[in-house]
Amino acid sequence: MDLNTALADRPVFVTGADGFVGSHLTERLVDLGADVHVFVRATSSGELNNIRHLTDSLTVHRGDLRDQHSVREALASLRDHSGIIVFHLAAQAHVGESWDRPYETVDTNVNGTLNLLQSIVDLDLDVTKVDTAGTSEEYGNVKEEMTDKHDRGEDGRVLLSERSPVNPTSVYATSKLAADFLTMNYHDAYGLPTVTTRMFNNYGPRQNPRYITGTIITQALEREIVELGNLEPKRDLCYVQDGVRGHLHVALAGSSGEQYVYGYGENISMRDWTNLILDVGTDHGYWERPEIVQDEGRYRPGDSDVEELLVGYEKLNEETGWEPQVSWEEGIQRTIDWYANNTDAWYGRVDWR
Ligand SMILES: C[C@H]1O[C@H](OP(=O)(O)OP(=O)(O)OC[C@H]2O[C@@H](n3cnc4c(=O)[nH]c(N)nc43)[C@H](O)[C@@H]2O)[C@@H](O)[C@@H](O)C1=O
Repeated sequence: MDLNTALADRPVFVTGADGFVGSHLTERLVDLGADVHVFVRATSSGELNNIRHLTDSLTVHRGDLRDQHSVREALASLRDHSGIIVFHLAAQAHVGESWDRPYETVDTNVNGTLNLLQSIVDLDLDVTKVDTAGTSEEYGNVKEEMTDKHDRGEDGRVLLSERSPVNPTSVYATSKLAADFLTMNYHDAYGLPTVTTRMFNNYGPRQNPRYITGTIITQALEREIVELGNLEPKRDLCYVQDGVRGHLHVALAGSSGEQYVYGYGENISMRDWTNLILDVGTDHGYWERPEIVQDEGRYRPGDSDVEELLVGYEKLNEETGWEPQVSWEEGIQRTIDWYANNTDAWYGRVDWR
């Protein structure tokens, strides 16, 4: 797919552009010559963190997704544009924190998505695609009575795809599933050209260190121990730039009304992921191998932590040719390098949880 010609001068609207995945997507869209409009949260300082370096190339709208007026006002500025692509990435995205701030999580992720969809309809915007970012967390744990409803790989492991049953186990996952359904409802009712994407775990530069990869790396850079919670769960971890390419492929070549899931296509226990990161950092001289200390206070409540996620991304691959390009070793090295060279972004300020 020739992303260059497809996106040159194309009006795009990105929510959550100052977040982790959003900032990488915004950077790529600017590189590709798109006409990029971003919707970011209005902070008291007015400062942007992750897209500060791009502001000259962007139209920045400040507001709050939970406030329909601010969403509508930002979108209204695109009334005269045609062929708009909307990437909806803004969310309260931390699973653990969705238990600490459940109302804010539902308000942002559910009502926020509704505000966006309803505003697009009310303004009668000329959109060619609305991509709502969902999550692998929507699959949750495989229910006993659902085992025969799942696809399996040759080794018998459950492969999660667009066909798989969902079973969200956290406020975050349920809020994202609701957002998925709302997006599909607006496709079915009003013919909005929507797609829903379910990304498996992303990691990479600029990720908030409260997620496991940053938690490991920042502790290893700052002290002699790495304190972590439950290391049994398995995750399918995809380097953020591969994730961004997935969004672009779906937005440009995916079919409206459809869902697409994607990730790395292999999973790893959080214990092995921790050891891999610590090995890569030790081998490249970033630290002397720290000790792993387990802290039960960091566990998610009850049975809510998802045990195992592994993607089957054939649909996206067959329809658009997408596949991941960055290996774990390479992605981890780039990620450690970013944290090591950008200590001002996190040093002394991380609540490792
Ligand atoms: C696709 C999905 O991906 C992410 O959700 P997540 O998988 O919950 O990500 P995480 O990095 O917070 O946890 C991964 C695993 O690691 C375990 N774990 C152990 N010890 C620590 C620890 O100290 N910190 C954290 N954060 N996790 C820990 C934790 O219990 C869990 O089993 C989000 O980006 C989300 O937005 C999203 O959509």
